[in-house]
Amino acid sequence: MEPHQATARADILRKAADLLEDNTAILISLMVREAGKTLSDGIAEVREAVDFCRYYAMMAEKQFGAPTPLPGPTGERNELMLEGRGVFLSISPWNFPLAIFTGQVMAALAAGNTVLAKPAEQTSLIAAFATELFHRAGVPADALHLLAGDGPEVAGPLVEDEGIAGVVFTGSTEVARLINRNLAAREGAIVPLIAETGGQNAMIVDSTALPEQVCDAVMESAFGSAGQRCSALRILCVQSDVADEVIQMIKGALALRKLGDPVKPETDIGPIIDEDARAVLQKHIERMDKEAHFIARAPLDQSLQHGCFFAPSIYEISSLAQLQREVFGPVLHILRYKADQLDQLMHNLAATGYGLTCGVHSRLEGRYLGLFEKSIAGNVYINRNMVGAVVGVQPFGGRGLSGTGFKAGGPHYLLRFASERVRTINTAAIGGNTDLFRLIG
Ligand SMILES: NC(=O)c1ccc[n+]([C@@H]2O[C@H](COP(=O)([O-])OP(=O)(O)OC[C@H]3O[C@@H](n4cnc5c(N)ncnc54)[C@H](O)[C@@H]3O)[C@@H](O)[C@H]2O)c1
Ligand SMILES: N[C@@H](CCC=O)C(=O)O
Repeated sequence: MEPHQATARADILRKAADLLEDNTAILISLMVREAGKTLSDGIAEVREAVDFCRYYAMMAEKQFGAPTPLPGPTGERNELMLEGRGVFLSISPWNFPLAIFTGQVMAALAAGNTVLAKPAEQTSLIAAFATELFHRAGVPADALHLLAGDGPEVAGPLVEDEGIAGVVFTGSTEVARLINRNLAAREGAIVPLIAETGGQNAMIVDSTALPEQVCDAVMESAFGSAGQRCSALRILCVQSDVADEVIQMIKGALALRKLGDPVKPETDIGPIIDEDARAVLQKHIERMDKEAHFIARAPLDQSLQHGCFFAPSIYEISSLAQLQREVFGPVLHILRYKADQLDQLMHNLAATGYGLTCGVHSRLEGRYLGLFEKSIAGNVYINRNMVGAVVGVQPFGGRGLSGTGFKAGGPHYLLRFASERVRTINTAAIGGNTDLFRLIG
């Protein structure tokens, strides 16, 4: 790989970042209309997409720009180099229709691959406009193709195609497993699957935590983006000594949240993605109504009856076993624990197999560092909210059932899209090691 190629690719990524910024208003408007994003979520998402482009541009130059010299005997030159693998299939979800789509595509391109991009069917317009911007930025037409359409129909056959040299997927754990099985069943080369999947994310609150800080963090983590973030808080585990006080505060805060049209600046929580999602959430709360203790539900205004809205809800459960899978929406489950049950709780959380995000609220340094060790989550947030990872600052991704790694927006991500080569040259055959001349004088 010649250095100028990585630099040329990086320049295109930077140009794409500029074009995304120049088109911020259109992108936000598309996200509001097609994905139901609030304005503030839309702004944050354009920012993240831009960050991905600039970060991967920087990493491409650093990691792919020039061969790494390796040690060896004099008269021999050894170099390690990284290059693309071929055609990457990118399969992305609807909940971050711009940022995750852009992150996957740009990482694959930055590493020297070509890309077939299959966005979520719910958010194809955003992907189409982003792709148009990437082509305008200089990505060659034959290096990036957009394939809009249904997952099993459009991406399914491609996964099975031996021409695909790697798959980068973000979405549910179930679909990731299916893709993994189909890749394994193929003849030909064994190729990488980079999968970022779902979570069963908990926040642990002990009796030393600041209740106001907990309350803000819970509101942002459980109900921000209508709970439709893989990182969102699903299970709030509160030490029983402070549980009543914390629950009371959270109930009060939920009552003040404004559900509504995402185009309005005053809206805190917008709609959920579609009727299928609403049906799944409705079924879940019907079960919770029978099996758990109802705590609160945000008021759903009459004017929202015709949109795809779902009233954020809180239930108290008595056991983790009551939650068998990720519930992808604005439903918070609260679980009380006694101080001497904390180790068992952490063990039970780890036993779910999901390792995406975890929140910890405690003013005891020994406690929060200990909980970091016991958690299996890929991203642990202490005394703050647990959503909104920033590119290059909190590289993001899960472990176990929550993802393969390496983390998106982190320094190792591009390596998963690359293949490595070593070049060994017997320099003695062409007159010896000229580097030795540098030692003279
Ligand atoms: N870990 C992360 O970084 C992360 C980020 C965002 C979303 N998620 C997860 O994504 C899920 C929500 O997104 P979703 O509903 O779009 O997920 P999903 O798994 O239903 O769909 C994701 C993508 O896979 C495609 N797809 C569906 N079936 C397929 C098949 N058989 N073969 C190939 N492709 C197929 C879809 O068309 C879509 O593009 C949640 O579980 C959430 O936790 C994870
Ligand atoms: N990276 C996002 C979550 C992506 C998944 O939905 C966050 O950190 O909140």
